[in-house]
Amino acid sequence: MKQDFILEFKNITKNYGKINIIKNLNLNISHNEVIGLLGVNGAGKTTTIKMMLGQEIPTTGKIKLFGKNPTNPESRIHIGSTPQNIEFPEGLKTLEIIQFVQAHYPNPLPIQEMVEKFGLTNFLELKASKLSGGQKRRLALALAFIGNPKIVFLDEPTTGLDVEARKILWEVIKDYKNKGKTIFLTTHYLEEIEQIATRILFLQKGEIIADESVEGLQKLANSTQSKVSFDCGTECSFEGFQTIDSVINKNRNYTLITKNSDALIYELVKHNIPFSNLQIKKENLESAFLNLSKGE
Ligand SMILES: Nc1ncnc2c1ncn2[C@@H]1O[C@H](COP(=O)(O)OP(=O)(O)OP(=O)(O)O)[C@@H](O)[C@H]1O
Repeated sequence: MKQDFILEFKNITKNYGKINIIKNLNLNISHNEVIGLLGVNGAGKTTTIKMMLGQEIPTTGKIKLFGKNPTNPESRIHIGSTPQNIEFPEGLKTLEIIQFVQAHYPNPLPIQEMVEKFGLTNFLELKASKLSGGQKRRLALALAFIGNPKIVFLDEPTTGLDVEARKILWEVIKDYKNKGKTIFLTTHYLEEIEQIATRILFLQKGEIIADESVEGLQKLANSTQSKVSFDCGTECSFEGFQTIDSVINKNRNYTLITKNSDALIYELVKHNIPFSNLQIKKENLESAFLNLSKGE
């Protein structure tokens, strides 16, 4: 049976002038996913989201949002979003902006629910342009969810949020996922979304270099490398070792890169290699991804 995808990217590229920003991106997004798009500054995260939202047109390839072009109002009725940079119209009060956005959706959430959730109750009569930076971000988040859309896009949603607001946002995302909805968000920090994401995409120079489920991520975490460092009294040879990926030798201080530090220590002992000042450092998932992004 053909799967019913919310969003499909087929062979998408995006150039700005002569510069190629996104390279042949293929991606399918389903209902009931929390997807984190990670990547360093300039990797192409915002460009990708903008194409999903129909705000940027791909140079080549085809995007389908609910089976239609993302610029089609019939598909846009199912989406909510916050931009990375938020500016609200000068004259409108917070409540007026919420009412305005809410009115665009056929089956929105109650205003009071979102207002209370994001701590905006006391600011409804204030001009939105006068809100503090963090309050503006809270308002933008409330607006992304107020329409009760099928998918919410959040571009770096935690930027400028205090600890409490971050906690609220994660709760809102969890509740939303439990309703069968999809959230697509960008971030620089894996640790931030490890707990809530069901899928992680890692974008490097416009290419998806990892597309992993949580289980896949865990496997990746288990296969990440460790650095085993020690001093060796003499020049050491590691010929015949099964467990070493690479060796760094700095004046007889050796760093061995391995996926299995226990087995490596066993091999050191078995081969009578003298070692002192032993240090073992396991690479965490975040640095594994960062190494990927550096092409290491
Ligand atoms: N309108 C534009 N014209 C020309 N170049 C652009 C335009 N928009 C983005 N770029 C370039 O495309 C590249 C990707 O930008 P993008 O904003 O998608 O990255 P990002 O991964 O979201 O980065 P960040 O983490 O810094 O927000 C950058 O090199 C940027 O300078």
